Amino acid sequence: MPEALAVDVENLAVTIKQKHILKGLDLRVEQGSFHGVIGPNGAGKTTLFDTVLGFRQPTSGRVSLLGQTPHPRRPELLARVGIQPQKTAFFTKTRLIEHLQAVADIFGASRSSVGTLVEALDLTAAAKTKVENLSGGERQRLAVASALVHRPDVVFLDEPTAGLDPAARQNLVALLQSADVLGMTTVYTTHYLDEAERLCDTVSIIDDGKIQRTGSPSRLIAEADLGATILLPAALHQADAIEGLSGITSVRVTDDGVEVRTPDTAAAFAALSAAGIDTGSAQVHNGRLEDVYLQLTGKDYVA
Ligand SMILES: Nc1ncnc2c1ncn2[C@@H]1O[C@H](COP(=O)(O)OP(=O)(O)OP(=O)(O)O)[C@@H](O)[C@H]1O
Repeated sequence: MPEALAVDVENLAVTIKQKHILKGLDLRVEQGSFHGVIGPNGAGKTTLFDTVLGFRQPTSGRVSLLGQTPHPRRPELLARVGIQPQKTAFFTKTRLIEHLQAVADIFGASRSSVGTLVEALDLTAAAKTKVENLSGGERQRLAVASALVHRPDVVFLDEPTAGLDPAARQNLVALLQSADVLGMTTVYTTHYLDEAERLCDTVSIIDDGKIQRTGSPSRLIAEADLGATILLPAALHQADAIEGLSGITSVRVTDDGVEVRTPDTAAAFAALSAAGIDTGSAQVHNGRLEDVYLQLTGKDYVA
């Protein structure tokens, strides 16, 4: 029978040194999906990964990874799982390409994806560099490549794009989006919420030791009922007339035009037109995942 879920966590509690880090957490990750776990620093994301991967024993609750209990660690799960932890150790004295070949060999996997990954992650120029001489960004990308090289069924990436320059980040995001990787289940953490919004099928927001919300980015945004912001570049001289119109909750004059907030875009446009406000070149901005996160956690995210 095929396993329905790649990760199934129920009522998980983890207490370390009398500190309650996870407090009855539930997480379900569908096979083949791209699942983001986002939350403030210290929320417990790494502890959750460690427990799901079997590095840490749950204090209580149930954890299932690819249909199996991951703790104590199971050799049969190793080849099916890829891991990019926040701090990665590499084999010393090996060149980048040799390192990836060695990882493939350890898992008894074909070396066929080594070249593709090196190219996709823009590591060709560094392929013959010893791992101890790689730059921070190159090491980060090698860590991701090492997690993917044996083509696991599920891959865990802990802040894979942290600390990369914009071009390297873009390349990595493109790789993660590529069809090759999409066959895998990906569970990842990030502090870049715009990236999570673009990449993830499903996002779980973790805070205070629990998952506070799970859903597709668009569903989380819709459920949060954030409303929209409308920028009216042509109405700068009409700001006073906009104040108090029905369906408009706030009015702000900016260098680019008058910015109004509304819970109902259609009603706002109807009220603006009826009052003779110039809505030419209006731009509508709907809520973002970042706004949902702020609403739920009360904390600004740090990218
Ligand atoms: N071995 C440990 N001993 C004591 N406290 C720990 C231990 N491991 C984790 N913690 C604490 O548990 C909390 C959760 O840590 P964790 O690393 O899981 O958070 P995180 O969400 O991954 O954070 P970040 O976004 O900063 O990486 C933190 O307050 C951390 O200090």
